[in-house]
Amino acid sequence: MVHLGPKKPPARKGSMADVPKEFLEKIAELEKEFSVSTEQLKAITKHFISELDKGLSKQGGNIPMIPTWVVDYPTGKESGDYLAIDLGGTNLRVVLVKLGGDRTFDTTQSKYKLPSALRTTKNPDELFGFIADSLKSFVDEQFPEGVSAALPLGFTFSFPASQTKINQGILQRWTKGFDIPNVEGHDVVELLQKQLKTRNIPIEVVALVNDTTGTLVASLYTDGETKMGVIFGTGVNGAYYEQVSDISKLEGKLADDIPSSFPMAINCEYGSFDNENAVLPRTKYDLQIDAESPRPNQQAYEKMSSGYYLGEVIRLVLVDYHKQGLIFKDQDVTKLNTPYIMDTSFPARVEEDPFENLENTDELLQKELGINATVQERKLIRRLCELVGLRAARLGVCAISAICQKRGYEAGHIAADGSVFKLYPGFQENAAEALRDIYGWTPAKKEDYPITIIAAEDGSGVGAAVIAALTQKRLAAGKSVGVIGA
Ligand SMILES: Nc1ncnc2c1ncn2[C@@H]1O[C@H](COP(=O)(O)OP(=O)(O)OP(=O)(O)O)[C@@H](O)[C@H]1O
Repeated sequence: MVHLGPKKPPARKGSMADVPKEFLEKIAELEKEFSVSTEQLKAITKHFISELDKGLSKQGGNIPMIPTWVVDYPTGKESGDYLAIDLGGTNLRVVLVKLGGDRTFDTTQSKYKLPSALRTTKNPDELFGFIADSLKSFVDEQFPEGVSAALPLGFTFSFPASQTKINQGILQRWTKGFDIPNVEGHDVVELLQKQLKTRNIPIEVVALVNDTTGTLVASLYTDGETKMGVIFGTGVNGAYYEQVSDISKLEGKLADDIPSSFPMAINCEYGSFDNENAVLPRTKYDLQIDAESPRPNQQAYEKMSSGYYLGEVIRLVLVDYHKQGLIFKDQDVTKLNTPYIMDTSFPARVEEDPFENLENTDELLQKELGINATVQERKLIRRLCELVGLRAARLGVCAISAICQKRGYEAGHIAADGSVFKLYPGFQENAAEALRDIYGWTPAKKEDYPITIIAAEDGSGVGAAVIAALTQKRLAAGKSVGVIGA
């Protein structure tokens, strides 16, 4: 690595002057396959709107559109100490949130890397036991004197779970490469509470929250212009407030204290958009990812736009080109042939490479894959990464435009979280530009568009805490937090 001083040099697009014709032809093919035109974005948005509506209807559709039982907008006056945990695709975060009651908050946070074997363990108690153990060490550290009453906890669970009330979540299906038996169809709150009880940990799970809903509510707590919470992380997802009268699948299931004029946050779980293969422009590599995944024909949209899969799309192209005898001649490709060896930080680092000869990429390929690539090969890889990253951003905003159009939002803030949004070079610019293409806005700085996608402040811990506070308030007033009789 060459250090150029304290300021990071800007990434360079680089010249293709020395790239051989056969590579240029491949690049042209890739550009054709991976580009998504404005017309396609509009068509995808249109189909998206009808799929969102279907998800809210009684007959249902591919997109789950899960009612969250969050039926209040936060006022910013919520206060008190709350624990929050966030089980994402990669890490477990444990947070102590002190809500100030004046739109402020303070958090103390620990992060525990989820051992990757836990994603596919055969015993669900191992996953929930790991969470309980992590909570225990956090609580012991934060409350060395012990606690006088059970600590209320908001559990952020970033997988599709159906809820007939807020402190329950029946896992519909694992996503993001998780596959643990005997959890689908079960209440994950109960599974966690059981492990807490076994260990005598004084915690009560008050609310189960999806990370997207948490992002939405946390951002609304600090910024009243927020219209949606979205995640571009291991997976993709979004949440927004729908009017109860438009959630037809809840008709007849609500107590009088949740009237039809109320808002209710909906956790869309739109990663499953277009499972029926109607509009997304899939390449043969996308089809291969799907076919070889533990869950074929599911999470179609997510497989083209989320962090879990972007590196894998790139790997499949490289494997294909190597098999065609085009790249990495006489190189040991054992590592390259390992599925999911490259996460999305790989293309991110390639795109960040500031050097004309892609020196950092060379180092990366040697270190991660044991491959010595020529400069021309590196340029091909660089272009491939740009195309896959750009496609993810462009497809990723179709969900945002669909929800904003459906709700009639002409302006506002979309609070975004996740490493892909925050760390992938150019992602934010590409996403803003795609939204501009769909709406036909005049080009401007991304901050100046009527609908802006902004980084969520911190999200999930605070959102889960605010939701736990809203829930406790409703319960204290004797109001319902689920379907009638739940
Ligand atoms: N530098 C980077 N640039 C872009 N993407 C990255 C980078 N580092 C990691 N990633 C990708 O981000 C994903 C992890 O996202 P995040 O850190 O938001 O985790 P998460 O909370 O587990 O995700 P989710 O909220 O979807 O469950 C991984 O799939 C990884 O490939």
